[in-house]
Amino acid sequence: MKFNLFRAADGTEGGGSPAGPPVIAAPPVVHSSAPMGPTKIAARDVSVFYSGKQALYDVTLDIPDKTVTALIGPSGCGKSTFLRTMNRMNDTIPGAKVTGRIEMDGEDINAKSVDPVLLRARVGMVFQKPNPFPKTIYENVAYGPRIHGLAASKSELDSVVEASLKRAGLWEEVADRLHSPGTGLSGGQQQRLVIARAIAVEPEVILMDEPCSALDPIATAKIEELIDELRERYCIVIVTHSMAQAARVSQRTAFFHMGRLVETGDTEDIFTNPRERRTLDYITGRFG
Ligand SMILES: Nc1ncnc2c1ncn2[C@@H]1O[C@H](COP(=O)(O)OP(=O)(O)OP(=O)(O)O)[C@@H](O)[C@H]1O
Repeated sequence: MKFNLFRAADGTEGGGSPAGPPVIAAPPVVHSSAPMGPTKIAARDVSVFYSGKQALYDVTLDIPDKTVTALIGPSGCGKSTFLRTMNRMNDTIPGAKVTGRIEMDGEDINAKSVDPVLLRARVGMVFQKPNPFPKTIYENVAYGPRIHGLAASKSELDSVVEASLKRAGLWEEVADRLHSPGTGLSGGQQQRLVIARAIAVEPEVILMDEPCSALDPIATAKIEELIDELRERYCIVIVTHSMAQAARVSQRTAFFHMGRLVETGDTEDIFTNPRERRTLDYITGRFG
């Protein structure tokens, strides 16, 4: 099965299949040429149950460092459920049970010795809807480093706030209003503020659950560019409904269907030469 779902550089549509599946994705706007890192997170036979009902079945997946991994698949297939296993957010859902093993740098994240609060600083999360605290822009970013003791003085904290906002591509837009409410920013700016807040506690992994679904195309493009820059420093996992977005921002893609991981591989391979019929049907819009 050889298909070209990417658009050609001149804007014309790429190959397509003999049967003519729609060309669905723009070329990856990946500017960063940084190589993928070693495995950061290793999931082995991970299953999740909600009040005894199984939502995720035996997922085994390696997630490399310094890489954007996209989780795609139709609604309800378990993408968010799997994402939440990586920072133990399912622990916060009454009746949820996770089995199997998830290691980060070889360490079992579900071990009793692991403090979930510290884990969630190492594995930050960005949600669909921007959720800044009802505090100033400065306080949104300073809060985490302060409670985790990452700055010894006010000037150190100022530096962390500035560096985090710069890395999130927001500094220029907010430098003169750091003490205004974070909730007064536009949706796209709020999402970058939330990313700055995650970055401020020096995470190793950033999980993103449909981070652009509430944003307009311009704000989405900015977040996608930011994701591409961030991947040089972090392991990023993004849930997206947009296959074009997965093709643009990720280097690895995992396709889920009905709670199972169907196929994973380099994004270009998944979108041009999927091994599984179900993947092909999904990426060509036959279901989902
Ligand atoms: N908190 C919860 N309590 C009970 N069932 C849940 C909960 N969260 C998810 N589920 C169920 O688990 C299954 C997988 O849901 P999940 O949200 O992980 O899928 P998804 O692929 O992320 O979907 P979507 O793309 O619509 O966000 C679904 O059947 C869903 O109804």
